[in-house]
Amino acid sequence: MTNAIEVRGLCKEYGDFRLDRVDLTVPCGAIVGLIGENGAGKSTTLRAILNLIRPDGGTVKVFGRAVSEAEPDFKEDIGVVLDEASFHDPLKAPQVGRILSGAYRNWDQRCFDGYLDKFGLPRDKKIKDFSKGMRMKLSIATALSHHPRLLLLDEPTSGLDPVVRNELLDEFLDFIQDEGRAILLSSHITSDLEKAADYVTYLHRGRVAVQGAKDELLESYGRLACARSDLQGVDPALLVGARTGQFGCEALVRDRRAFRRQYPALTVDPVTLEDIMVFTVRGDEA
Ligand SMILES: Nc1ncnc2c1ncn2[C@@H]1O[C@H](COP(=O)(O)OP(=O)(O)OP(=O)(O)O)[C@@H](O)[C@H]1O
Repeated sequence: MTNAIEVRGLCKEYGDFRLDRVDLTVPCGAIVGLIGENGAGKSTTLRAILNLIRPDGGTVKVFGRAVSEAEPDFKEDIGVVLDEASFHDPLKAPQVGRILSGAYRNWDQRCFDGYLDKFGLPRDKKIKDFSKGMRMKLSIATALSHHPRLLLLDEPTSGLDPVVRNELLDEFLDFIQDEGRAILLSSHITSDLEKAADYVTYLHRGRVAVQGAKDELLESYGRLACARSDLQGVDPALLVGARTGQFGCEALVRDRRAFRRQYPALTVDPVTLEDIMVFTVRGDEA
């Protein structure tokens, strides 16, 4: 299988922040979700992939080519939505299309018009009067309308209502029906990734804390809730982020099946990606 993105040992230091030996693979035909708390290094990773920053160490390849050596036009292949991306406020959507038609060799005006219709975006309204969801839809319409093979999306669903979010997630799922395409998207909304992502990388304080196929992660991790006396009998090496409260204890279990074999009397429930994030942060703070 070809990889759309291969990041190996990526390092970048900004004062007291360090992106530390990040490995990340985005296979063709897949959606990879990048999750992590504020300041974990998600945008820094995306910027390194776009060759917008110079890493202190490591390599980044897009479709097999090192981005540091790629021609500037390698971005023709990439549809980008960055969180700070904004359009010039006095413009209207058709004017944005005309400007971008000069910027991309593969710009497809019919495709762009199709997305304006599909997303219900007005042609006669200035962008300054667009809602947040409308701006994001316009951003995604422009990213898709030069026929990229790879979408790099920084927080594409943040601040949007569930209906719009689902509409966009469906669009992303449609996009990767073509096996030659791939999506890397960062998000705080773990439920969106549960719906759309095939693989998940969880960055915590600049490092990869958890990584894998989403279904395998959700299958393997578990959530233990038990009495304080029960927790005392459990091997701490099997647990992440154990916390004792007034009414009992809870912890993340890395290998649900192995845990059940060892402690059949204890109940381990399925987890969400959010559980994995929250307990991992707790475990790190303990
Ligand atoms: N150009 C820069 N100069 C100095 N520090 C920077 C720069 N870019 C990022 N940082 C720092 O690097 C760290 C990681 O930032 P980054 O934007 O990658 O995090 P993030 O995971 O995308 O966070 P968020 O979810 O809040 O967008 C932060 O501490 C940030 O202040």
